[in-house]
Amino acid sequence: MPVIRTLSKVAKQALLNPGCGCQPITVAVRTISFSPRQVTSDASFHSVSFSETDHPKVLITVFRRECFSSSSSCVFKCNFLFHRKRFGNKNVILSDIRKPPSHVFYSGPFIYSDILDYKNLREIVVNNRITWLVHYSALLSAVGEANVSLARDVNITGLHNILDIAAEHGLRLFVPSTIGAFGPTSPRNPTPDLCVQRPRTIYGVSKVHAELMGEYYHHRYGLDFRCLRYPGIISADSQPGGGTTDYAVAIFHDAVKTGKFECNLKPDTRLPMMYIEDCLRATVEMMEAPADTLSMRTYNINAMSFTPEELAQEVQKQLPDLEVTYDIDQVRQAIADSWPMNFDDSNARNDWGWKHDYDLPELVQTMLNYIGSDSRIAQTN
Ligand SMILES: NC(=O)C1=CN([C@@H]2O[C@H](COP(=O)(O)OP(=O)(O)OC[C@H]3O[C@@H](n4cnc5c(N)ncnc54)[C@H](O)[C@@H]3O)[C@@H](O)[C@H]2O)C=CC1
Ligand SMILES: CC(=O)[C@H](N)C(=O)O
Repeated sequence: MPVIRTLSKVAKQALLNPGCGCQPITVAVRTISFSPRQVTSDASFHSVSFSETDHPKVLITVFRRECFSSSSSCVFKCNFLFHRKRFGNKNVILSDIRKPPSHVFYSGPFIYSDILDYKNLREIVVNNRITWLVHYSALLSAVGEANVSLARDVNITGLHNILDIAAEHGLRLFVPSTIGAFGPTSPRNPTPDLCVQRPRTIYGVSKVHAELMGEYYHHRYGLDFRCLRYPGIISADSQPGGGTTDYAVAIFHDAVKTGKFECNLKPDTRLPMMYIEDCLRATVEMMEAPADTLSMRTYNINAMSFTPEELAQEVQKQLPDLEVTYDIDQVRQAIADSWPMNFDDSNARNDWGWKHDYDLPELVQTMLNYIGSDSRIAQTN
């Protein structure tokens, strides 16, 4: 039977503190029986030399379509640039099934990868000596309901590939979950980390599945699985990703471009939200947190909660002429009505020091600054 060897606690601490000045050492490993999937070759591993792992080598299956926009402000906010700044350009490899614009190529490596292709994923991990895998690829809530079979493939079968590869190669694995992993029978105001989770979307079901499978692999095989449940994420460059929280991004673009916004959720629909920079920082902080500070492997994180009406009022403080109308999308509304209104993230704050920077006024100001400057640049070009 193939054997996977996990690092001792001391070794993990050294990995977690790449800048700690540790001398290159060869680390003792303990062995755990491992057979989540039949592999065609011996998946045993040699002991790890930390001279090779001063920086994690990160594979990111791309987050937010904005990374693929040609927007000039993208460089300040993109996920991959955030990670590349932190870990070094060549240490962060991006992958997606879609062709990226040139600035993605210029800033560091990009690789085509379909997460449904297990062998190809494995080859990328082996050839590039990947140590951390950040797995974002997924179909979101509204688009998932429109194509359940594809959502099941990408979000569940794809996740199985990722889990097996991470376990076989001793990777630290991050998978985002979401407020959508809760459902109408969960407490909604606030929603704690541990409570009933019976979502009514394929997206939510797939995310509960990811949380449980990741935690199972952690306990069964020693996989270093880490997961944050994100609220709706707001960023200036995002294209609609097929989510229920998309309105909170679209309002800024429409407000700047046309002065009008038609909202597809009711004015009093309250949902937890977060600015992208807080989201990316939370992710890196959780990935870097010493393992013994993590009392759980899946945490809620939050920054703010607001309704469309409250968001519109805040935008109108900057753009008083903005006209907002409502034309409700029944599918999205039903989803939103089953999701948390407020998210209790006290465990993340207590365990590894999570703290958000952006509240609603700062979010609005920042979004309007970015989108306004982008549209001024577009007009002069
Ligand atoms: N955007 C948000 O508000 C939130 C996002 N999340 C999570 O963050 C992650 C990323 O979300 P977004 O970037 O907003 O979604 P997105 O829809 O903008 O991007 C998803 C990416 O997955 C890629 N993809 C689809 N099928 C693939 C396949 N077979 N192989 C490889 N790549 C494939 C797409 O090309 C796309 O670039 C998801 O796991 C989502 O659940 C969680 C909560 C909130
Ligand atoms: C909150 C999410 O997970 C996403 N933005 C969606 O609305 O589907």
